[in-house]
Amino acid sequence: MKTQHLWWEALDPLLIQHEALVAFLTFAAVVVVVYLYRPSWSVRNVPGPNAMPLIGHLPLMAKYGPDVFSVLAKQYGPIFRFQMGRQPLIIIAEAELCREVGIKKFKDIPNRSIPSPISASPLHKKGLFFTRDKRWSKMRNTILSLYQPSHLTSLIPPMHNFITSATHNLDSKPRDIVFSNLFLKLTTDIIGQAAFGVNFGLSGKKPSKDVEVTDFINQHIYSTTQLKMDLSGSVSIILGLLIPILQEPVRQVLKRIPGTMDWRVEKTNARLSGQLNEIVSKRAKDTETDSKDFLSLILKATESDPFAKNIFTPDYISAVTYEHLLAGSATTAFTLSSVLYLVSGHLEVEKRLLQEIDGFGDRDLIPTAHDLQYKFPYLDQVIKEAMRFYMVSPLVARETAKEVEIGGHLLPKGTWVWLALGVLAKDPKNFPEPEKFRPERFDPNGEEEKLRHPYAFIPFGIGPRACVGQRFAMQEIKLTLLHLYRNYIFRHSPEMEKPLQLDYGIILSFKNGVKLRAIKRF
Ligand code: HEM
Repeated sequence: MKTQHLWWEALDPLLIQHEALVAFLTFAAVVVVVYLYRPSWSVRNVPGPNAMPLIGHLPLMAKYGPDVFSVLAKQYGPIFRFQMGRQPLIIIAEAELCREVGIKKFKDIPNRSIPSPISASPLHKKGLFFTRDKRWSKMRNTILSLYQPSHLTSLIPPMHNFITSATHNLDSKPRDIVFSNLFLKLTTDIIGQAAFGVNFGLSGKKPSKDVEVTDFINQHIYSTTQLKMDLSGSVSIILGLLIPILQEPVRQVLKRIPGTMDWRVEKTNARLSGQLNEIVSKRAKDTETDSKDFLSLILKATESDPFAKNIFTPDYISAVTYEHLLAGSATTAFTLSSVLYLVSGHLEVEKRLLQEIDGFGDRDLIPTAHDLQYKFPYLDQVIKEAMRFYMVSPLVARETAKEVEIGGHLLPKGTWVWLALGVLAKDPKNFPEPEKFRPERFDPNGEEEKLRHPYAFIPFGIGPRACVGQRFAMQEIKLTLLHLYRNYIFRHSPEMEKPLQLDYGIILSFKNGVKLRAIKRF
C-alpha cells in the first residue's frame, strides 16, 4: 500500500511537468478507441457474438472454418453481425432477406464493399466487380451486349477444341490425375482465348513455349493467390483488416523494401499491368482485325460510343479484360472438379447421367448452345447439386449507399452487407438432408424444388449485380462434362483425403486438389 502511495507521489510532479503530453496521449487514446469501435458501434443493435478488440471474430473463423456463418446463423438468426478485424459485416443468411438486399433495395445497396486485399490493387479495383454507381452501370451494359446468345454460340467450336485437346488419352496418363489442376489450366485457356484472343497453351498437348505468355500466367497466378481474406496475406493486407487507416501508408513503405511480400505483390501487379496495357494498346492499333474476343469487342464498342470511350480508358479495359481471366477460370474449374468428385462417389447418379448423355447421339456430335440448354435436364440437376454442395463463392459483398432498413435493423450509409449464399445452400428448410448429394432435389417436377424459395440457391449471385459470366460458365461446364462422360468414367484416388479439405481465399478451392482415376469407356 505504502509503495503504491510513493509511486503515485513520485509520478505527480512528472504528470504536472508533462501536462500537455499527458493530455495529448489521453486524446490520442480516445481517438484510437473511437476509430476502432466506431464502425461496430453504428451497428451494435444487430445481434452477434462479443467481439475481441482489434481482431473481432477472426478467432471464430479459425475455430469453425468455412462453417462459421452456419454456426452463427443457428445461434443469432438470419441477420447477424460478424466482425472481420475492425470491420463489421452484416451477414444475411436467409433467402427472402437476400432478395430484399440484392433486388428490392438495390437502389440503396448498389455496390460491393472493397475488402483490404483489393483496396491495394488498382488492377483489381478497376474491373466490373469493384467499380461503382454510374461507371459500373455503363461498363456492365457495354459488357452485357457482348454476351448475346449468338456470341456464346460462336464460342462453342473453340471451347470444344480446347476441351478435346486437354482431355485426350486421360487413361494413359499416370494413374492419379489432379483434376483440379487440369481444369484450372483448361478454363484459363478457354477464357484466355475468349477474353484476349490469346492461346495460353496451358492445357493442350503442346504446352506454350512463349516466354511472355508463361510469364504473364505466372504473374497472374501469384497475384491471385496473394488475395487472402485471413491473416496469411501481406502485412498491409493484414493491417487493412485490423487497422485500415494504416494499410496504405504501410504499403507505400513496404513496397519499397525488397524481400517483403508487399514488395513482391507490387512488383507482380506492376508487371502484370504493364503486360496487359501492352496487349491492349497493340490491339487498339490493330483496327483491321475481325477478332471476336472480348477485348476486341470492347475496343470496337468504345469506338462507336463516345460515352463508352470516356468510361473505358485503357486502364479500365485492361482491368476488365483481366478480371475475366480471374473470375472465369478458378470458379469454373472448381465447379468441374466438384462434379467429377461427387459423381464418382455416387454410382447411381453416374448411371443416370451416362444414360442421358449417351441418349443424345453419336459421340462426335457437337451440341449446339440450344442442345446444351434444353437436352440435358439431369446434367443440369447434377451441376446445380454440385454447386450447392460446394458453393465456390459462399459470400457476396454489398455496401449500403445510404441509411437503409434491412430485416428490422436500420443500417447506416457505408455498412458492409454480405449475403451468405453458402449458408442458404445448406439450410435444411430449403434443402432437406443438406449433407446428402442428391441431384433429384433440383428436378423441376419434384416437390422439393416446387416448395423451395426461389432465391435459396443463388450460386451466381442475385439482382442487377449477379454474375455476367453465368451463361458462358454453364456452357463451358456442360460442354466439358458432356465430352468427358462420353469417353470416361472416374474413380476416387486412394491418395485423396476424405472428406476433401477446402481452402478459403477470395473464392473457395480444394486444399490438396481433387485426384481421380480416369477409366476409358468403349
Ligand atoms: C461456375 C462459375 C462461376 C460462378 C459460380 C460465379 C459466381 C459469381 C458470383 C457469386 C458473383 C457475385 C454476384 C453478386 O454479387 O450478386 C459473380 C460476379 C461476377 N462474375 Fe462470375 N461466376 C462464375 C463464372 C464467371 C465467368 C466465366 C465470368 C467471365 C466470363 C465471370 C465474371 C464475373 C463478373 C465480371 C462479375 C461481376 C459482375 C458485376 O459486378 O456486375 N464469372 N460471379
